[in-house]
Parts: sequence; C-alpha cells; structure tokens
Amino acid sequence: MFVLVNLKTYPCDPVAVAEAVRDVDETTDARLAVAPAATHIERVAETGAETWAQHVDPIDHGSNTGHALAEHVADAGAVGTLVNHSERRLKLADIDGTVRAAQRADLETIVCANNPAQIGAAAALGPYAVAVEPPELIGTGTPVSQADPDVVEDAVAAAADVDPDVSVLCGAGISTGDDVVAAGDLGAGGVLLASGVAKADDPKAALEDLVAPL
Ligand SMILES: O=C(CO)COP(=O)(O)O
Repeated sequence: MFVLVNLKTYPCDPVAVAEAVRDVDETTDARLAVAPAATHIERVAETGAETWAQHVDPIDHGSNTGHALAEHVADAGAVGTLVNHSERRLKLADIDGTVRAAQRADLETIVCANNPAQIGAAAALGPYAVAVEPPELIGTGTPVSQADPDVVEDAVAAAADVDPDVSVLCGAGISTGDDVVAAGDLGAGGVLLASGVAKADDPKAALEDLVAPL
C-alpha cells in the first residue's frame, strides 16, 4: 500500500513529519511519502523521505510569474506531484497539461477526483495513479472507506475500465491502520491523508499505527 501524507498548509513541522515518514518507511513493506508545501520541498527531500509536491502548473520554462514549474519541483527533490486536489481544482485541459508537464520532468502524478466518473476521466490522462476523495469527508475524521465504501469500489472499477495499470488511492478521513486495511479490501492501492498525521500530537506514532496491520 502507498501511504501519502499531504501536509497542506497545516502548522506542523514539515521536517519532523518527513523524518517520521522516512523512519517508519524503513519498518514496513508499505511505501510512505510526504507532500509538503512547495516552499518546504527541498528541506523535506533532504531528510531522505520520499517527497511529493502538492501541485505544479501546466507550464514550461518562460514568462510565468508566480507559477510552480515541474522541473523546479523535481530539482528541489520531489519525485511526484498531486494534481487537481479538491483544494486546488483545475480545468480538464490544465489537468492534462499538468500531467504532461510532470512527465516532462520525470515526476509521477496522482490525479485527484471527487467521484468515480471523474476518476475514469482522470485515468484516461495516463497518470501514475488517481485518488478519489469525496470533499465532504475531507478533514472530518470519518474514513471514506467506512462512510462511502461504494465510492472507493466504483472508483477502482472506473479506473480499471479505462486503464488497469493506473493505481487507485482513496482519501478523506483516513487516520488508522484499520482504515488503510479497509481501503485495500475495497481495491485501493493506497491512501492519501492529511489531518490524521499533520495534526497529530505525535505524527510518528500516527504513522506507526497506520502501517501496523500491513
Ligand atoms: O485531503 C486529504 C488528503 O489530500 C484528506 O484530508 P484528511 O486526511 O484530513 O481527511
């Protein structure tokens, strides 16, 4: 299972969380990674934790003031990027352009979507993976795998119809090892989570709990 921790702009210490991700990754067969804010990518990557961006822009080198260039993100140490997170929604053409920009810079991509229909469209763009996250469950602590298992199973089916090689993650409210196991039982290849680790008093203990049953 792939466990990707999105730090959003939560007021946690990104380096401390990254060190916990790195250390817990060494204890498990699961793949752990962390997605800090853009300005923290370099320091987080230097810890040795697998580091992802939360967003890059569908642009090339040039006159693009205030944008995040895929090559810069890769140079800073990221190996992949989220695309179209629920809190950073893009138009379809820009999702496609972002996946292309990331491929150009050798970044893996996880395209996020709200529901199975969008997951099918996202899978058609050729990302490394897609992630289904019902927005109404994000940050609630109620795991999508319990509150809406059908959305996960339907997302897995929708992606498989389009491209069986595209892995499906699920996210929203995931915070325990049981949630991760439930996600796997529904066919997900991983989970995308944030508050369960970023807002935990002890992020390392939270990560250890997440991977304990795997
Ligand atoms: O948005 C999310 C991960 O990208 C999910 O957030 P929570 O884990 O806080 O529900």
